[in-house]
Amino acid sequence: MKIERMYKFDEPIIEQSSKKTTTIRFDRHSHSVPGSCRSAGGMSSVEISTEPQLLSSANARNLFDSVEAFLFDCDGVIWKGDKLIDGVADTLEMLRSKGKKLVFVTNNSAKSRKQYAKKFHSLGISVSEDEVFSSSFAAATFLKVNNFSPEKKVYVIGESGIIEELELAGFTGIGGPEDAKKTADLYLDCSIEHDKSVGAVVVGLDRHINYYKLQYATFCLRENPGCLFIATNRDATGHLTESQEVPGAGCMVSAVCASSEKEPIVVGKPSTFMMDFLLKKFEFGCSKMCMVGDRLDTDILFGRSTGCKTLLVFSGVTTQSNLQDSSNHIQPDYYSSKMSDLLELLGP
Ligand SMILES: O=C(O)COP(=O)(O)O
Ligand SMILES: [Mg+2]
Repeated sequence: MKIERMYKFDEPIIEQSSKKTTTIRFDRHSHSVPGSCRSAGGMSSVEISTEPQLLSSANARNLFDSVEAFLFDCDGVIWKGDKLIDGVADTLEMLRSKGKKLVFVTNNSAKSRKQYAKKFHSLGISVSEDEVFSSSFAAATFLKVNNFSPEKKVYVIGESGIIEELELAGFTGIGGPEDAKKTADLYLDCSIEHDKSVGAVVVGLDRHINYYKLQYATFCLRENPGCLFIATNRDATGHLTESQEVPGAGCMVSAVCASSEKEPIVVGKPSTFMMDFLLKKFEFGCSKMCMVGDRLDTDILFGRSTGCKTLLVFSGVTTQSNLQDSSNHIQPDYYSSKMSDLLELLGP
């Protein structure tokens, strides 16, 4: 496979920190060499100050006045599994009524944008497909903007969201849900045939991951020349139900890293790939955006490294003691217990 022009984007890497500052190094990817999934080109770095402030009436007002768009993470901010977090609907309504733009930037690849819009509607919130930036969409779009050949197939470890987005982008996704029940004959020689026309493997959250899928993806990555390895995200955990924090896509991605001995291109947060689409959508820059998230190493790092304002909420996977832990070097501008504190502090 020959890829002529590969898209460039920045993958932020926390490099060094002191008490008051953190340096984020940008690893500028230029994936121009087929088969070489990570090749760093130019690099730059920024220092950011690290003194988060508790959201208060005064700074919430400043934040509100200074931003035109709120970027919301979903899992742990909007909902936990299929349950809305308290106050979310009213807060979104207030922000919309005051003319703020809203977008939803989720690393959960299980659904497509269309499926997410349906989920919002089923929870009584009106959100359109084009307000959703899911990592399933990012994976398909990454292939599209990089002129991935529609003649090639994409092997998926993931759920229907990735397959649907690939189809919408004009690609053929194989694997995923259709391989949920497949097994190699573990008692014979364990061998399987794999399709030599697979030019990319996309790995995301897959609640039906199995040995067959790992075997298939590994063969594609090791044996198909130039096969791309794309990860939707590397979140350690998430909330698929309200009650428990469960393993995220990161563990599926790590399994494939181990067996293929390759590192993926990550298209979800904290990679800045999705920001390019937000910048095209709005006529203003990142300094007029606020990323609201519950995870430091995805949401807050994404927001900080793109120059957005950032608000960390404790309604998801991060606690206040995680934030204050001396081993944490990623600090938001603001923190609060949940996103509806915005409504409480600003008023209706
Ligand atoms: O499910 C995940 O891994 C994370 O999803 P989120 O980005 O909406 O928090
Ligand atoms: Mg989250």
